[in-house]
Formats: sequence, C-alpha cells, structure tokens
Amino acid sequence: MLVKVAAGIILRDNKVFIALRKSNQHQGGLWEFPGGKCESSEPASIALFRELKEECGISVTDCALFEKISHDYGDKQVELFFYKVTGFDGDPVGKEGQEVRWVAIGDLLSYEFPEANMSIVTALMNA
Ligand SMILES: Nc1nc2c([nH]c(=O)n2[C@H]2C[C@H](O)[C@@H](COP(=O)(O)OP(=O)(O)OP(=O)(O)O)O2)c(=O)[nH]1
Ligand SMILES: [Mg+2]
Repeated sequence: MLVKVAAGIILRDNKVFIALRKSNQHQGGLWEFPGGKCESSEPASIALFRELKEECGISVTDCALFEKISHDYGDKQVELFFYKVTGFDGDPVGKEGQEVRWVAIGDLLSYEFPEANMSIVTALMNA
C-alpha cells in the first residue's frame, strides 16, 4: 500500500510546532509534523492546506516544499511531502485532541519521530 502524505513544518520564532500521533494510528506514540494523506489525485500542497486546517485550525499563507521522502515501513509505503510553513493565519492547536508542542529546533532530537522523519530533523537542525 503506497500512500502520499503532506506534512507541514510550521515555523515561528525559531520554533517548530509538533504533534503527538495517537496510539491507535500508524506510527502511533511518535511525534510528527502535522498533516495527512492526500485524497485521490489531490496535489500535495492542497492536501497540506486542508490537513493543517482540519488538524491545527490554521490557514496557510506561505509555504514551500522542503523535501520529498519515500519510506517503506514494511506494513505501509509512504511518499511524504514535507513543506516549510512560514506564514499562516490563526494560532495552531490540536484540533483533534492530539498533544501539541512548540519546540526549539535545537531540541528536536529530544522527541521521537517516525523513521521517515530522521533526515528532515537532521536537515532542520543543520540549517
Ligand atoms: N502527518 C505526518 N505523517 C507522517 C509523518 N512521518 C511519517 O512517517 N508519517 C506517516 C504516518 C502515516 O502512515 C502517514 C500519515 O497519515 P495520517 O495518519 O496523518 O493521515 P491522515 O491525517 O489523513 O489520517 P486519517 O484521518 O486518514 O487517519 O504518514 C509526519 O511527520 N507527519
Ligand atoms: Mg494526520
């Protein structure tokens, strides 16, 4: 099963907004950059806008594709489109009851992310 996913690296004042995946979700219990699956034939950027509105309550006004990562979890193959989100209206929250946090980029390694995120976390820290 191959799924296309859009995720937002929401940045403000050198901090990034992360969310905890629920235990019943794929890769549950790990921290993520909010986002979700693209609907059939939906462009990743459109999925990003939709998911960040649904999950975090923000309207994206400025974003750019940062990296595209393909990863095989064994039970699921994902194609992840990570966007840097530098402009948005509203204050992000966990609209679906998920635990959320603003963390300093330098502290990202204290949080456990899915395997597919490792190169992204490293790239952010070295930027
Ligand atoms: N959102 C997000 N998903 C990630 C990240 N890293 C990573 O491997 N994934 C994987 C986990 C999931 O298999 C998939 C995203 O699916 P999702 O569960 O967020 O999708 P969704 O929001 O549409 O959820 P659903 O309502 O369909 O359950 O991508 C990440 O940083 N953010
Ligand atoms: Mg999601």
